[in-house]
This record gives sequence, structure tokens and C-alpha cells, in this order.
Amino acid sequence: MVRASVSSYGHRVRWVDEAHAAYSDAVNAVRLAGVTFVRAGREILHGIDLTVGRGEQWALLGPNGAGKSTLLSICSATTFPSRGTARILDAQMGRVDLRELRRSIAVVDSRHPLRSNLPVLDIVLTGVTSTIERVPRWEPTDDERKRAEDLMSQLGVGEDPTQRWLTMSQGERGRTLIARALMTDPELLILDEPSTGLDLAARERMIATIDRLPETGVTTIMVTHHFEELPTRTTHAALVRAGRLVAAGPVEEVLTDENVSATFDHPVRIERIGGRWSARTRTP
Ligand SMILES: Nc1ncnc2c1ncn2[C@@H]1O[C@H](COP(=O)(O)OP(=O)(O)OP(=O)(O)O)[C@@H](O)[C@H]1O
Repeated sequence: MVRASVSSYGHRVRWVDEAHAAYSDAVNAVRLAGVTFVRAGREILHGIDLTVGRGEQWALLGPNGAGKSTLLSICSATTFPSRGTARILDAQMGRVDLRELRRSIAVVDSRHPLRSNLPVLDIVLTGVTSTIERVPRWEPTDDERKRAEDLMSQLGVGEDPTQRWLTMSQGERGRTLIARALMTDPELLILDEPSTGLDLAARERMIATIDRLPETGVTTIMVTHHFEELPTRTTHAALVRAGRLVAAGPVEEVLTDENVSATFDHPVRIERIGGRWSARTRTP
């Protein structure tokens, strides 16, 4: 069912995720109801309702400071809502063992805070321990090592065994972090600006990599600033502005000139060519 409403910015927007709300949680990866988040006395998210079905590929878009990363941290069960409920992979935050839940969730963050100059294999293996650094005295099993090597080969990293974190390019780091994230065969994969700082060829390789992820059945939620970076297999989008959703639902219905212009408070024309999107200023 599609419901039309008027956003707080005076634009008519369509809410298109109501059909999902009728689903049982068994088919939902994320279900947020009335999620509000307060930090340092300031309300950053205001009553967010969002349902992400399992196997869907979502993009979160919006201006700087809109609350995308905060929303992402609630979806990854890293941050608790101040009010409202968050069900992640059928588990209600606040009522489950978070360590157990987080085993099914992997996060790829372009600002990965690794300080040690680890080789690629060791970085990928930190996906098993869910740590940034290698855990002292922890050793992978033969199967874990084999899986890490398989993923490295699939993602095209680690061919040079001397390659280490501090000397890796942004593109190599990004693909290494995706291999790391896939180590635990996650049900939910969170991607925070995975293409940041990549040159054109590296960005295109990264998008092609992300485009292959649905084959694993994983649900993805990705934050990006650029419509050009949306993988072709993106199924849904959510537009965030000033801590509120402007629109959320199937990507073709959400990424309209009207919705995107309302989100960025700027006249925007959205085009989709060959499955990829672009956005530019709409001239009268
Ligand atoms: N640690 C913090 N303490 C106080 N306020 C914060 C903190 N982190 C973020 N904020 C504020 O919360 C709001 C939302 O931030 P958030 O990082 O979620 O936005 P974003 O949409 O991801 O932004 P960007 O696109 O710039 O990364 C911003 O106004 C930001 O200033």
C-alpha cells in the first residue's frame, strides 16, 4: 500500500514501505518504530519508522549532518535508541545478548580505525574475532584461514603477501574490509561510505563488488553521498534530512526529482542510465 503525505519541508512525498510493515519480523532484517535518538541533550533522530526486509539492498542518502551514520549505528546494533524500538534480525535491542546479535552483523567503514600495520590476511581474519586489531594468542582454524584466502582471492586483494594496511591504497583497503566483513557470513552487512576517497577505476571495482553481494543472500544497508555510487542492484532507498525520513521504499519510487530536491533543499534532476544513477542541479 502506498500512502501519500506532506513532509515537514512542504513537499508532497510518498511513503512506500507500508507494505513491508505488514510482514512478520521473520522476513525483516531491521524494523525501527518511532526511533528517536538524543545525544548531548540534542535530538538527532526524530521518530524514525523504517522496515528493511531480508535480502534487500538499501541505500541511505541525505545531506551532511542529516543523521545517516547515527541511523546506521542503530541498524548495526551499535547504538540504542533513546526512545522507540529497534528490532534487528528479529531481536529487540535491549532484550537480547548483543554479542550474539552482532555476530550476524558486519560493518564496513571507510574510516576503519586500524593502527597496526597488519598484512591483508590478518586484517581479514579480524572479522572472525570482530575486533579491529589481531587478538593476542588467538589463532585461526584451518577452515577460517582457507575462507579468508578464498574471500581475498574473490575480492582481488592480498596477491602480494608483503602488502600491509598502512601502505595499501584506499581501494585495496575497501576490498579488504569487505572480505573481512564476509568472514562470518553475516546476515546484515552495513556499508558506511565504502567508496569514499576512491579514484574512478577503484570506485567502479568497488561498486561491482557490492553489486555481487546479493548473490550471498545478505541484506545490505549502505550510506553514500553520491548517487553515482549506488550499485545497480540497489533495491530500496531512504532519504534522510535533519533526523527525519523524507521517503523510504523501493528505489525507483523514492529517488525522484521531487523527493531528492526536498531532501537536499536544492533543485535536483535524477537520471538512471544503464542501471546507474546520476544527480545534478535541475535548471528551469
Ligand atoms: N558524538 C557526537 N556528539 C554530539 N553530536 C553529534 C555526535 N556525532 C554526531 N553528532 C551530530 O548528530 C547529527 C547527525 O550526525 P551524523 O554523523 O549521524 O550525520 P550524517 O548524516 O552521517 O553526516 P555526514 O554525511 O556529514 O557524515 C549531526 O548534527 C552531528 O553534529
